[in-house]
Amino acid sequence: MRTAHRVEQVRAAEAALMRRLPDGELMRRAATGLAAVCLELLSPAGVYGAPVVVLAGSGDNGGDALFAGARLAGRGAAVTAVLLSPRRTHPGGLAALRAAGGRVLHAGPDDADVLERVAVPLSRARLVLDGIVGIGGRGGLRPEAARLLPLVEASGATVVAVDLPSGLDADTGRVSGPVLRAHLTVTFGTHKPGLLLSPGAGVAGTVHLVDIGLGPELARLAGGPDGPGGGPALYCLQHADVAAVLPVPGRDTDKYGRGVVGLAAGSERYPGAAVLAVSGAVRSGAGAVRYAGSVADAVLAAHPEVLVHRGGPREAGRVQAWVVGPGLGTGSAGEEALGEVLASDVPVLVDADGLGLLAARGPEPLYRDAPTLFTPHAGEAARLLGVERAAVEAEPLAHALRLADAYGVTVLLKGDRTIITEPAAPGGAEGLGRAQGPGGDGAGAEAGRGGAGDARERRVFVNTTGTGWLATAGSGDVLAGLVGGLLAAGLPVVEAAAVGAYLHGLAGRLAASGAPTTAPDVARALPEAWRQVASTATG
Ligand SMILES: NC(=O)C1=CN([C@@H]2O[C@H](COP(=O)(O)OP(=O)(O)OC[C@H]3O[C@@H](n4cnc5c(N)ncnc54)[C@H](O)[C@@H]3O)[C@@H](O)[C@H]2O)[C@@H](O)CC1
Ligand SMILES: [K+]
Repeated sequence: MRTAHRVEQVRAAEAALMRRLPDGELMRRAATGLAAVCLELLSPAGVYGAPVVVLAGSGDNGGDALFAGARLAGRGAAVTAVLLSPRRTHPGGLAALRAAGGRVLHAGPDDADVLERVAVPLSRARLVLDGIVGIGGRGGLRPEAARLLPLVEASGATVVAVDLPSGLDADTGRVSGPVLRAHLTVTFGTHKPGLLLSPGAGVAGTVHLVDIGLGPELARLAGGPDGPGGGPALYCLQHADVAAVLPVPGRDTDKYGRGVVGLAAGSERYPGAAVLAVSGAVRSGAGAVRYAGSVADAVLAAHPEVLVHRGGPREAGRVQAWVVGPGLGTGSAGEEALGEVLASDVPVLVDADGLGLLAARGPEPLYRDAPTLFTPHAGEAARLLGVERAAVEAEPLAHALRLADAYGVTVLLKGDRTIITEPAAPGGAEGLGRAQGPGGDGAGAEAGRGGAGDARERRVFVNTTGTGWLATAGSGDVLAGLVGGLLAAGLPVVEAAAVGAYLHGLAGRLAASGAPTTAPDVARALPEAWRQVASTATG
């Protein structure tokens, strides 16, 4: 399990750790890890004489970059530091760089001819270290830094962001002004949410975590009465986490024991959505799939194994979970099917037209005894909340949380980085993120056990297995069927959603393999994704 923490949590953990360590030790650890990654990047073409530019701002982020630059200079690289606030540069870092033979250029707001002076070193650079601003940043880059962006981009150099790309909001991933896009981000202590969420993930490149010993402090603070408390702000599943909860049939389990998922989907106008949702459900680990609706013949033609009912969901027979919405239409038949499904006493996944029908009613809690899961894309989430789609895309996490609270449901917000969140007061006490198995990074083990008092904090997952090729018609229908089946197989709702998103993303990668793909191909790749994940299970 990968975890991410908010800035206030990082600061509190760092402060606690620093009290026990010699002065400068944390920065030394950060800079050592950063320099090691840079040396690896430079090595193939040779470190000696390699032109490197360090962009250093006024804070400790600049300090990290300068100390790392000093190490590179010590190995023979030709390092030039560009100081954006020359009078407030980290003194220790600057002294180390100078002592190692690094060159220094002033590029503060009052310095003249800055662009001419930095143009030459930047145009020659093979590597640019972005130490302009880290977790202390507010808003997009300021003008004295922003004016350098075109030169960095034109240089063709590999850009390594120190802790996070400068100008990116660490907690939300929001990009609200100029930002320096990185090929690789070397982050310290724990992931920052903004590196894993959209749109931040899109400017962070590959993210490399350097351990500076923060994990135990983050865990201690999570359970303690002082400080910001709370567990990780985000959980990010890895193969082993998914393998640990995939439903596996026992020797005596029959098809009903493995769960039956019901689908209320499709209409004369959109029969394909029902077929695609079924194609996800039949590969979900549930023992059987029931279909209730008006396009039973199309479903049977594609999937003869499905139990069909040519009427409403209420009379369809017993299921352990319902999926309602894909291709359902928003007319009275759709309205009726949605009402019947929501009146049931089993977990319900609402997607597509089901969400459209609910959006038309406006935000109100659903008050069901069994869990409800919404699976909107940004446009559907915007309609459900009565906001612009662009607002959801700029800050998907905040909107997923609002949606979960407004309707009292679990939310899977689809996107390049799909987000899954529980409503504010979830019921389940155990499960993913609650207790970590082997292979976790340690920070979540204690942290998942809730904050101060008895209030169980919500878990938020971000999925990183997706690919842009999944943005294809019908891909969401496959996901709805898959997650519905995992619900029927007995996974708690937030786990069914997180595991479904993970497998679906992986299947998308396998199906696409660098070329356009189709929703049926994604569904067909699900068993291979499942096998790849399951093969990492221990024991
Ligand atoms: N606190 C710690 O114990 C550790 C911190 N480390 C590093 O220290 C960083 C945090 O350092 P600081 O708290 O000094 O903060 P930063 O270095 O991130 O930034 C603070 C400075 O940036 C300026 N600034 C803020 N917003 C800006 C913007 N939009 N454009 C340009 N400049 C802006 C501010 O004037 C301020 O002086 C981390 O990101 C990490 O790189 C690491 O060395 C590990 C240990
Ligand atoms: K930075």
